[in-house]
Amino acid sequence: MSRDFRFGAVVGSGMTAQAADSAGADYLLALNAGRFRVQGASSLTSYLPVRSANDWVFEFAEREILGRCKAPVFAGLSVSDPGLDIAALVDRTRELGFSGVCNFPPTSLLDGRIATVLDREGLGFDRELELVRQASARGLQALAHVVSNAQAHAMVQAGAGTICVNIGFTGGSTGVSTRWSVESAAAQINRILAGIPAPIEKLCIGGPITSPEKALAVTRISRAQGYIAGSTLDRIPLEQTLRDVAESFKAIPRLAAVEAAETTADAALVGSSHSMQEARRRLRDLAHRDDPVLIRGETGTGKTLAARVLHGSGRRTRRAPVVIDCPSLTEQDGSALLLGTATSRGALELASGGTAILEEVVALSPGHQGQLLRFADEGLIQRIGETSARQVRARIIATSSIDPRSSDHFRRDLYFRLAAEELALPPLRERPDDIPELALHFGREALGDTPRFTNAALRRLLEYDWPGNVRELRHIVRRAINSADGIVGQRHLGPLDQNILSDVNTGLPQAGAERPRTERDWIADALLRNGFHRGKTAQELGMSTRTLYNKINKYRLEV
Ligand SMILES: Nc1ncnc2c1ncn2[C@@H]1O[C@H](COP(=O)(O)OP(=O)(O)OP(=O)(O)O)[C@@H](O)[C@H]1O
Repeated sequence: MSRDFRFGAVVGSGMTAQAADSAGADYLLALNAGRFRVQGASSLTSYLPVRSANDWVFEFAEREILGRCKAPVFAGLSVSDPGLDIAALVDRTRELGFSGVCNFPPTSLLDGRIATVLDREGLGFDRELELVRQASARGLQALAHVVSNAQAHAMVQAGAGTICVNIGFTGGSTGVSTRWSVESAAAQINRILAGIPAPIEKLCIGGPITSPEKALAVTRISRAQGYIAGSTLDRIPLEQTLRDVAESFKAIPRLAAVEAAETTADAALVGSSHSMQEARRRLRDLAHRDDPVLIRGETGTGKTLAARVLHGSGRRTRRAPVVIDCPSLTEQDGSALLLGTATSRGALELASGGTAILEEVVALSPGHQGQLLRFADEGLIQRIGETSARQVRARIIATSSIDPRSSDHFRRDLYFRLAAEELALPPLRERPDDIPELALHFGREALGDTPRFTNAALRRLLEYDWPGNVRELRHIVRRAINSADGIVGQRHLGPLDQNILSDVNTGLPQAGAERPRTERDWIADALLRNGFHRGKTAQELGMSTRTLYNKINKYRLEV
């Protein structure tokens, strides 16, 4: 059934026509209602005598549509004007290059009494029949809007090759509400199309059919073989997009809370060791795929940087990736942050069309794991407070400093979903070749110029085993550059002793210990003690990760 589905698009501008045409629409209907809609007015306006309907259709179709689209274009013609020469109108339609005509706006959709009076005066449906008769006599195709079985048969007799059951106007914020359910619309379509012979194409338009799923449902249970999209093609999706974009602007504070990605090339990953060359090669391979990727490695090995590189060299680069710090998602507001609420988008939805980077994914609570699994499996998210789910397409890149399989509370099914591809970044102590190169890189970053290290300083860096990995190296080098006068010696490196990281892990500076002089020192020391792990540091300092991020930015600690 769906293979034979016929799709027509009501178009009121060159932009809509070309979009529908390039999507493969079987026919385009140039209607004044479509033109009104792209100007923000509802389809109903097409009935108002605000301008000459036919001249207007000819004018915009000639300027923007005819000769530019592959699909046949039908002119929506109004024939209620008693002085109108229908034969001349049809001739003009053919000369302009339309493939066919349709009776639009059909008088039958007017309020019952008005339609009755127009019919009695001979200005209603009879003239629409005449339009179809004249068009088929002159070799033009005719698509007839009908609202009853009698009208459908009369139109077929007049020469219409396509019958389109019009179920009325479509709802939405500027439309009219409809009394039909999809099932009752299908029953009505069946009544109207009863006895219409096979060669005639049978379509439907309007009413409650507002999505491809509903169109498919209606065609499955009715005689209609296809659907013509009007408001469902332009007004309703446009309203939704505008709402989404506006909500995205409203979500800027949330976006600001996650770091913006600036990295677009794998050159950002410094290091010539075999393992770094291999990591860059894997990232290039993975960049143009959509599968989820799990990046593993100890804290500070560059997992988030690698995730950004992956995003930056892939095909979803137009949007900055949305980085979600999983350890900071609390049970209370984590779901709202991930999925959004009735009035605002969550992080996963904000990543739509781009990438969601889930840092330290193993920290997700079981509830949040379930939500992520649904997203990873079906691309569905259900905002908190809403009853239906939304489809969102975003690539998932997760990072983890431990093997998720070693965690009792991390779901195996989620692990297998996220680890469709896995990339392991080795700790810095296993790739000492990278240390001098990274030290120069971070020195250059801090100084704006190539720094110099004494041999003794370099040897010291090479001998240390870097529990905080590249992040720790970066911090030490930046600190050394700040205190050195041009040449970085051993003494500028400070105490590179792993004990500093493990021994002093009991909280705020201990009795007798020298108190850090400023808040900046206090935070820098805590970061150092915690191997630069932001979650643990925030916990030790008794502040939220958000506050810690802000302070890191404020003091340019730039971990
Ligand atoms: N190969 C590299 N080249 C240049 N900079 C690097 C490299 N690896 C890491 N960095 C830098 O080190 C810091 C830490 O990296 P990143 O945040 O990506 O580590 P991580 O593994 O995600 O850490 P965590 O698990 O603690 O979140 C960042 O400033 C990052 O830019």
